[in-house]
Amino acid sequence: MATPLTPALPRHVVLIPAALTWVTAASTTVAFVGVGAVLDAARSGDRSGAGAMATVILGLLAAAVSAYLGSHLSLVGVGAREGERRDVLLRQLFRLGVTFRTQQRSGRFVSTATDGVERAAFYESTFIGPMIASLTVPLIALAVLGATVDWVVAGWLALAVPAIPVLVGGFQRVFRKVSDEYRATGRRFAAQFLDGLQGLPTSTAFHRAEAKGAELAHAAEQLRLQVMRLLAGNQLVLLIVDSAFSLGMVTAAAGLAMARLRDGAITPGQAVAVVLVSTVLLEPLDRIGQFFYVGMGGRAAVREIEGVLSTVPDVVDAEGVEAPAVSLRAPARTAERAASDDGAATSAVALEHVRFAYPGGNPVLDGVSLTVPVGGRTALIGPSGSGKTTVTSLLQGHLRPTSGTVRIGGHDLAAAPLDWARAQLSVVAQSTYLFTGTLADNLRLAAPDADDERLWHALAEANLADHVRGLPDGLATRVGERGVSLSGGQAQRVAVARALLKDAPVLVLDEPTSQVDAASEAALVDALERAGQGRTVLVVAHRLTTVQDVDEVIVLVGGRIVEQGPPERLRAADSYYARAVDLTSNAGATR
Ligand SMILES: Nc1ncnc2c1ncn2[C@@H]1O[C@H](COP(=O)(O)OP(=O)(O)OP(=O)(O)O)[C@@H](O)[C@H]1O
Repeated sequence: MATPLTPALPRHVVLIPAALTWVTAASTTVAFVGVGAVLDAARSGDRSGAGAMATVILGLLAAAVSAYLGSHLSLVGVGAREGERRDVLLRQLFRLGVTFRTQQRSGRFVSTATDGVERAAFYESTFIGPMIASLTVPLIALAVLGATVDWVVAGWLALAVPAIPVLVGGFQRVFRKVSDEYRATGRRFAAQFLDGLQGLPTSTAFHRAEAKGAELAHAAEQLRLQVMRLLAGNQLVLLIVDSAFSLGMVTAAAGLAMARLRDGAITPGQAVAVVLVSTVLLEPLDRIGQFFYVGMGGRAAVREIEGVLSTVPDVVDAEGVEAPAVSLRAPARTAERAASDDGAATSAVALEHVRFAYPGGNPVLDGVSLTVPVGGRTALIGPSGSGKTTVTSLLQGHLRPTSGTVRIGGHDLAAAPLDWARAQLSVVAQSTYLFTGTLADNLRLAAPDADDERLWHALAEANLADHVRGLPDGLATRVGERGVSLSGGQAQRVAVARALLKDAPVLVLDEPTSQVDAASEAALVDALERAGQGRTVLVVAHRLTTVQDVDEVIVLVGGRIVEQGPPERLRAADSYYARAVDLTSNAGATR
């Protein structure tokens, strides 16, 4: 898959506001020259004053309309650009996959996708066009002045024009660092805020809520100081531009006008027009001063968005891969598993000499080989940090092995579409995320077309139907952040129901009971047992309550397989498994 491109900024987003800024400047200049003509006509009692007055009115009208259109169209552009950017960012987030979430703090991404996108859109739609125009508007104003009043005055004033881009470029360089720092602080703060919110129960439990609050307040203060620095910089720009440059420009224009008036080259009305037009030369600079906050913050936000968009996903489909035609459906559990029917695989999932290390880390898996046959039940056990969850991530295609091969249905995962691989697996993990919405919405995540009857059936299989019947709105009960809370065990049974609805041939259970209390455990274990019927099951376990009726136990320690075999055999020996079983039975007895 090709690297995603930053969506190109459509030309009209820049050109229309720029063109309208030119029209505004030209119309205002014409109106100001008209004012001079009106004054001259009034002085001499000339009848041409009416025509000049009409020019003034039309010029001002055209300037007002184009200024209004410019700001209106810019704001319309902001909305469109924001939507487009968020869309692309979200698609990129899904492409980057679940491992991106652990590498990049979610809060930073949220900050980029909300505040960052808004700033970038404002920058692109309301800043770039007028900024380009502001560098060229003085030329238009001077051309009108030269053509209608005096080329000599226009020529002298033109000498000041090159100072404008030099000033703008200089300030951009000075403020780039501070605006980058400001955006980075903003993203860090968003991450910290989300962290504080998610960890509130933990910090409250340890009486650290106030200290955490103070940390957040400190971070907010840092952010405020940085905004103040940027704003102070902004004010400096305004001050320098307004006082030094503006005063200098108007004084120079007035001096030139007086000199040319004295020479008889221009009329008194034209002299007034020269001074008025000199303010048009300044107007774009004023605009840059006002927009510096938008411009600099926006550029930093654009760089930040481009950083996310140019991140290459760890795992992508290889070019031209096709879904293999293979069935992983398990024959009845009583039948021999070595199925060799048409297209039927004998190995459901397998790892061959797999080595894996997280980026910049030590090897987590060191030459792991295992096979779960179609219809088989295998338990993967081992101490914390031994690499069990990493095995399930490799099987789901969230990670690629550093070396060795991961197979599903005998097919190398590196040469199979990720969607196909993920369709073969249902995963019940340590905890279950419930989206804000109804319970039915949460279940239909696994089977969007399932009717209510199917949902109830899955809930019954997952030992949850009775509980759901007792909820205020049954399947339509709202759950997640803005709805009723389900206990950890109930949420896990929603995950089992989802797995049943997905109906994938391979069930991966990654310590599904580890966060569930003893009271809920029996109902969950029972539901898992039913979900495993007629499927290949790989169960990852710490506590052995979920490891029942397995064909094979694999013990992983420090990323290596240290024991492997039928549970009866391992139980009889002095093994890790035997000790783990004893520990579990003792724990059960003391409950
Ligand atoms: N995203 C990650 N980045 C870097 N290291 C990681 C990452 N995820 C896990 N690890 C490391 O890899 C090792 C194996 O982790 P893994 O989660 O696979 O172990 P586990 O056996 O499932 O542990 P547990 O039983 O506690 O869930 C650990 O040392 C862990 O710190």
